[in-house]
Amino acid sequence: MASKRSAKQRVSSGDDVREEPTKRPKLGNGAQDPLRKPHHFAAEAEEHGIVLRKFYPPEMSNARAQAYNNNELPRPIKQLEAALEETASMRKNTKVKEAVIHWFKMDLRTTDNRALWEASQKAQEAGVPLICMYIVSPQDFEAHLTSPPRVDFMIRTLHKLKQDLAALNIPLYVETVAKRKEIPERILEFMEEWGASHLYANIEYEVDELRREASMVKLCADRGAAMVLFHDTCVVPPGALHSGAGKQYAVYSPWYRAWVAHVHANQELLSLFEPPAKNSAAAREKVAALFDCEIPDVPENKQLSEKDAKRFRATWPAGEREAMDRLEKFCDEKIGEYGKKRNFPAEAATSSISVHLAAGTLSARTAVRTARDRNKTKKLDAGVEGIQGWISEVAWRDFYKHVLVHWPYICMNKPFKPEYANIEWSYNSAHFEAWCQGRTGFPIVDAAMRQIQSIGWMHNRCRMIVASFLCKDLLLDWRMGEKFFMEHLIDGDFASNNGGWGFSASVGVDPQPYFRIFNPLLQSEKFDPDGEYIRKWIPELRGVKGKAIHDPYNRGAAAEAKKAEYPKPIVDHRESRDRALKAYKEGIGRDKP
Ligand SMILES: Cc1cc2nc3c(=O)[nH]c(=O)nc-3n(C[C@H](O)[C@H](O)[C@H](O)COP(=O)(O)OP(=O)(O)OC[C@H]3O[C@@H](n4cnc5c(N)ncnc54)[C@H](O)[C@@H]3O)c2cc1C
Repeated sequence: MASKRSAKQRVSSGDDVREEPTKRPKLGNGAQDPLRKPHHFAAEAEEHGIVLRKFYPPEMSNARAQAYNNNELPRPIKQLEAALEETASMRKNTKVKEAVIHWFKMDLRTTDNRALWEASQKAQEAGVPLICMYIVSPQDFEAHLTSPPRVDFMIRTLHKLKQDLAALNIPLYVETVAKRKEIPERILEFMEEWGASHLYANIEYEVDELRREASMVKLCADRGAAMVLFHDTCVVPPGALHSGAGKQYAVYSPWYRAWVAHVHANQELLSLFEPPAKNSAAAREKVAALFDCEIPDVPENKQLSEKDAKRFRATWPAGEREAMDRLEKFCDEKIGEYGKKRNFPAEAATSSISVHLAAGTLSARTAVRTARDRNKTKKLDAGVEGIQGWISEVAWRDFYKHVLVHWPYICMNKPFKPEYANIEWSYNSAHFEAWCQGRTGFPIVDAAMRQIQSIGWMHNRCRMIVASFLCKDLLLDWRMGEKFFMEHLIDGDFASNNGGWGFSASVGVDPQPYFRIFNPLLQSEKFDPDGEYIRKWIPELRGVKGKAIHDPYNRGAAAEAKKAEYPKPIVDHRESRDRALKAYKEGIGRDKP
């Protein structure tokens, strides 16, 4: 095995991200291919930083989005499936050489990790070492808006993972690759250096990743190697569920019934995978140099200040053991009351395992299986109500990933319902800034925005309230809010975030109808009746007594609020509601391709 390379962590090509050519693709006029003509409002999306032109083309037309729906353009999952099919017999006949590799992505755990377990089996059968690797890609973090606390969480997790794997004689090699487009070639270089003919990984469902993997499957095959991929991130793999008419569900309730029935009929979907088997001492010797690899620091473009890092580390300890502890504790102490309390942000009645599901320190399968095993029945939709309810929430995560795979243009800045791209949004920067800073004068909105700024997480009810406020009360482009969330959430997950924004902005799959507009004051009174959550996150309002906390300027606490320099409401809800209804109605009716 050619493993003599220095195992010290290196940065490929020594290139700096800033050297990436900054030339942008031109806004084409679509003269040759009408489907390439950008959307009418593409310039706005570019100007307000919604479409990152450093990495992506201008916002596509609604007609192009429709072309995916009409099967005129191939979905990325189909491209991957075609690549796998094309190379199937070659991959099957590839002989194991000197090692098997598992490529960690958003599956940073040893337990119940399908591809890792399969890679381990392959290595054991052939009597060769299993090598694990992870690529740090600052450009992917930038293109995917990965938040600094999330990157920090992943790097902290890698340290733990390295130790856990080392105890099994398995090395974890981590390298920073400056240019994202060089990742496939760099991985092929590893394979050659380590004498590995097999590369195992779990599938990620975002468009960039599916397309990259489709080309990597072929690239590996061209070099006589096999890339072996598994569905792992969802309990039920995307594409497995169809309505009676054979179509992908676009409504949650029937989809959920089908999801439950599918799991009941395929109980193995809840069988958990063991951690990988130990490499033999001899195998460890063969790859000894790789154990010296150092885990890189958080890349420059995603670093936290020392103060922030300390806070995030205290709030969100990393690693799979922590994930399991959190899950077990929730199931022991809170799951029974989940249905009654989950909507009240002051209660801390939810599991807060989203950070672990996003990083893959916990699998959705383990989450559902653990909750199910606390129930009196093996049925997911029977028994203790709290357990049923919680499992159905975890299922929402699967639902949104299924949606992403079938409607890939939602990953390209288009709404699920293309005609909603014709709404004329406001781009009022003072309003957006007030929303981001938690200074809108609506206490429940401001408390929630301060929560996300402080701990990188926000209660689900509050996510809905602030999202509705942004796109309906302020009529700001929902994609600015979606982006802000990704840039700040420690549990940022494209599919769930896009799904949540699509729901609240009424532009997504199974959404809140556009004419149902949350009244922030009523939401505040209903879900934070004592103002406990507001007082926790808005210290300057702590002295405001009673119901005035929900609206201090209009409920007799104006002097106090003013003295505390808490802002007055930046909009009148009734007026902005009317404005939103008009803008939505006009936008949907507008005929723009
Ligand atoms: C505007 C908006 C943006 C959102 N962005 C994200 C995001 O980036 N990442 C993310 O994981 N979730 C997101 N959600 C969904 C939800 O708010 C969080 O998953 C949940 O608050 C996480 O807290 P928890 O782990 O305590 O949830 P629990 O209530 O304990 O639920 C358990 C798990 O079920 C899943 N889940 C629960 N509710 C939802 C939901 N509505 N949609 C999808 N999955 C759900 C999550 O994986 C969650 O961890 C968003 C929701 C909205 C309305």
